Amino acid sequence: MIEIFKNTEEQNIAAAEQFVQSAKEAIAAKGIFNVALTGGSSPEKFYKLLAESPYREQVEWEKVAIYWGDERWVPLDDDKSNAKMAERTLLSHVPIPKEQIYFMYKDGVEPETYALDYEHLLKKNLGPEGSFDLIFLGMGDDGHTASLFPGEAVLGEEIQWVDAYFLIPQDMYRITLTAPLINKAKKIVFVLYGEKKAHALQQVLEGPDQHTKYPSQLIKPTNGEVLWFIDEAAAANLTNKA
Ligand SMILES: O=C1O[C@H](COP(=O)(O)O)[C@@H](O)[C@H](O)[C@H]1O
Repeated sequence: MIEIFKNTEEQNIAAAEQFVQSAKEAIAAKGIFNVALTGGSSPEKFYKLLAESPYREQVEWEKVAIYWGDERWVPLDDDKSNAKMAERTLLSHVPIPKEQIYFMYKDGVEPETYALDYEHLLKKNLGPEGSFDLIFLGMGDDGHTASLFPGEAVLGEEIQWVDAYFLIPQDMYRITLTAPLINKAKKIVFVLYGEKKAHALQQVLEGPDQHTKYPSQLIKPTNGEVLWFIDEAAAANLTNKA
């Protein structure tokens, strides 16, 4: 489902409300809420909002487990770290137990090794089904999502849940949940805004299958639901805005 908001304020409220609703449902059903966060710039304001009233008080934070959809392989105090952004905007402001924050980075470990470790962790915590309650995703101007970048071999992954590889154009390692794992989630919410996303978004949602060029096309939940929370600028090129 695509929801087009008049402005990013309304979009951020919808994202915060979705977090609260999914948390309540998951905690009522099984006592824990497994959520994967996105990085990049798009979710910053939504994370800040979630850390404020009235949203903050509506979440039982001691029953929340935080993961990431992807990470730039840089130390956790590096400004490029997705985790650092989430810490600054959200995690340092809510009473979430530190041991329930599963960073997608570890000092002194090779990224490929840590991808295997993270996959084992997910199998232990989520069970063999690997179904997150909620995954937030962003989308880059080029149509990438998580660290599923155009033309990369990770796009063809069918078995592994987590992969790490060197992203030559950015001169850095990336670690990412793979599309088969993301697609097992109960709910996936894309949050993106701005005119720079308009071209890729139109191709992703209305173009022919070109998932090696626009990797966000790979996100098609098996049994779950995908929501697109976008603003009018990002939606500008869409033909079907219903
Ligand atoms: O590098 C990344 O970029 C995407 C998109 O970020 P944005 O700044 O355009 O919102 C993000 O979803 C991903 O988590 C991040 O690693």
